Amino acid sequence: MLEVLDLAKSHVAGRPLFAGVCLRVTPGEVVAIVGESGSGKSTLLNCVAGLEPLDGGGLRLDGIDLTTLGEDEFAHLRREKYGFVFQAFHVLPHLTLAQNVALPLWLLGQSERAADASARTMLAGVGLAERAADWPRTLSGGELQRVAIARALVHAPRLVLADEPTGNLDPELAGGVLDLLCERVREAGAVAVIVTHSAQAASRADRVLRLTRDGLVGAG
Ligand SMILES: Nc1ncnc2c1ncn2[C@@H]1O[C@H](COP(=O)(O)OP(=O)(O)OP(=O)(O)O)[C@@H](O)[C@H]1O
Repeated sequence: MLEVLDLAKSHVAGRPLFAGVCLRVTPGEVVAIVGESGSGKSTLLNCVAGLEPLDGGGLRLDGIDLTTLGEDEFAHLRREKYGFVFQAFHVLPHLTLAQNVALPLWLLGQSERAADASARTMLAGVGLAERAADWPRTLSGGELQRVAIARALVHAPRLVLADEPTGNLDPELAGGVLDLLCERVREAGAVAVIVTHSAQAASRADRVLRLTRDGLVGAG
């Protein structure tokens, strides 16, 4: 379970981007966050990921108080418990698809053989079993998004953070990719927070919240 309590953040001292952000996401739940461009949605995800300092507020994941963790402890927890579908963490061009998906497991110290087996199972789950040995440059945009999702989920994270996970995909492909992401999160009893501009993406979530300067409010 993810619990965010009264989170506040400003990039420039004295100019709060948002304050009073409260959010509780229970196991198996997918929450979408929408809001105007520049309202701070990506910043909020970065704060939850421990990639940006908070001005104030509480953060707990499965009962662990994240605000008390040192940088190294948070980095370790992030590797183990977080899955990211961020543009900045895109599929790496110099690794095969299986290697890309195995990467989070290598970082957690799994043997190459065990990681490869899990990566292939995940690739099969996203319909790319035959492509495991291929290079990313030979895949379509939709296929690459599916690889990114396989990689985000391969280590069974407790929390999946996705920032515009279907970015430039056409609506049909985007729908398939999102269904896959939501299905896997629900099956695993994990939680997901998806930031998106897309009404279609938001409609897949169990709840849609809008980020305002004063916190998260229900959005339709
Ligand atoms: N590291 C930073 N330093 C200073 N300002 C920043 C930094 N990162 C983001 N900002 C500013 O904070 C505001 C919120 O940015 P953020 O990317 O979180 O918004 P967003 O809601 O995700 O926007 P969009 O929907 O356009 O992607 C913007 O005005 C942005 O310019």
